Amino acid sequence: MNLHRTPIPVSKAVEDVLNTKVDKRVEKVKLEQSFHRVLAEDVVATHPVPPFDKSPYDGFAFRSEDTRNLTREEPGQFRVIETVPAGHRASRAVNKGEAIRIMTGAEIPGGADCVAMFEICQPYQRDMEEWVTLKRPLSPQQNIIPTGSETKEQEILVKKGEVINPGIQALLATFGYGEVQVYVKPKIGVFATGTELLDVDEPLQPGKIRNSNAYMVMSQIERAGGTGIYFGKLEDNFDLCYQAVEEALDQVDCLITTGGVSVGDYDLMPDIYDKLEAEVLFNKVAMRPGSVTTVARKDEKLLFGLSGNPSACYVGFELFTYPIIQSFLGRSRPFHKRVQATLGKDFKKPNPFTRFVRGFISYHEGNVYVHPSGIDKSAVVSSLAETNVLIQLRGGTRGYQQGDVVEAICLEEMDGQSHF
Ligand SMILES: Nc1nc2c(c(=O)[nH]1)N[C@H]1C(S)=C(S)[C@@H](COP(=O)(O)OP(=O)(O)OC[C@H]3O[C@@H](n4cnc5c(N)ncnc54)[C@H](O)[C@@H]3O)O[C@H]1N2
Ligand code: MOO
Repeated sequence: MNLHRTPIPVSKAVEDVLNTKVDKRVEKVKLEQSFHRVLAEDVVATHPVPPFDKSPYDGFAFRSEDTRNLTREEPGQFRVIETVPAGHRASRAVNKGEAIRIMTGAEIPGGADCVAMFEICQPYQRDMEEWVTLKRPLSPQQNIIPTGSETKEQEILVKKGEVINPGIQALLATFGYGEVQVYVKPKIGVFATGTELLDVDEPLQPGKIRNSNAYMVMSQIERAGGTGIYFGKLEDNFDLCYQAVEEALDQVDCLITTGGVSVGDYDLMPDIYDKLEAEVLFNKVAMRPGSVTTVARKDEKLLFGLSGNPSACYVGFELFTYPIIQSFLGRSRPFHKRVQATLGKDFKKPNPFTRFVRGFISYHEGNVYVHPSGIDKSAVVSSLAETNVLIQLRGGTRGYQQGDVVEAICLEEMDGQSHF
């Protein structure tokens, strides 16, 4: 075992990972199953919106020229010839002295060029016929939403590469995309390694701990938009591990292992990469936690050797695995959003290397704050529960103080604890 490893900067490590060719595949899914998937086609307006001149109000449609001189003192009396609910078309055009009762969303009848809301009209019955009084003039096009005023036909409304949100779903539905082309979620295999690991339903035993990384990483994969395939936990046995990793690699786009990447006697991953003849991109990153994070590549498939320590494993995933999942998903910018924020409490530790402190975000009086959560140790799992940002502290700095401006990586979009 070569104990000497050369650390590389985080930015170089990310670059190395992203230099891998990714096989972006597309598939069609039903619109109702497309939420949170990534568009692999532009959303194009297949017709103008609205597709017809329509009424924004419940009211009466008139010819504006008939209303030109109306006043409170000299109102106009109009014969109501028909009622048009939304979804229906008037059977007749409005002629001089006539009006049509119209509902919100209904097509403007021929002849009419303006609408007055019910609130300013006085309908009445005369000789078994419906009439309406109007006491003010209306201008041409008043209260009409013209055809194509929102969107022109053939307009590109959303570019491929965007994550489908509720608004995009509404657009897709508007334009008749019953099925939508999205990028296939990459399959990310997961192994947890370590003889000390127990399954979640096993009672605690001396020297053993329950396997928490597998659940954590599977959720991180899902949150990132990938499909996690859990292959189980592996004991620290070289032949067993090698065989399992080699077989799993065939079934996935990338493979994550947790644990066994450091320099301990039972840290088997370096020898497994060796035997696989995988190219090790890096095995030491100038950062805390997760300095042992190792990434190797075998036939354009990436093997992420994440640390066994839960916090280090978590950070390693978000920095290195997350962006490659985004690349598979056709995202143009494969990184998490970053915000500038004010540190909500002191962080006293010195930072010889870039540090990613698990924390959470809050907002108060227009300011964004980030707060380190729980114990800042790579072996800790408890600080992860409330984590939704990674606070990035520069290497070569001493402690940071409450009030310092820092950069934070947002792990959950728009999530936060409101302190109003
Ligand atoms: N001599 C040195 N020792 C260590 C170094 C070093 O540079 N020289 N680096 C330390 C750092 S930093 C880290 S981080 C750890 C990384 O170790 P490994 O990634 O090889 O992980 P393991 O040794 O297998 O496990 C570490 C720790 O995590 C627990 N673990 C493992 N898997 C799970 C799981 N699925 N769920 C929950 N917890 C897990 C494991 O029991 C260990 O306690 O190495 C340092 N040592
Ligand atoms: O890789 Mo370790 O997480 O720096 O403690």
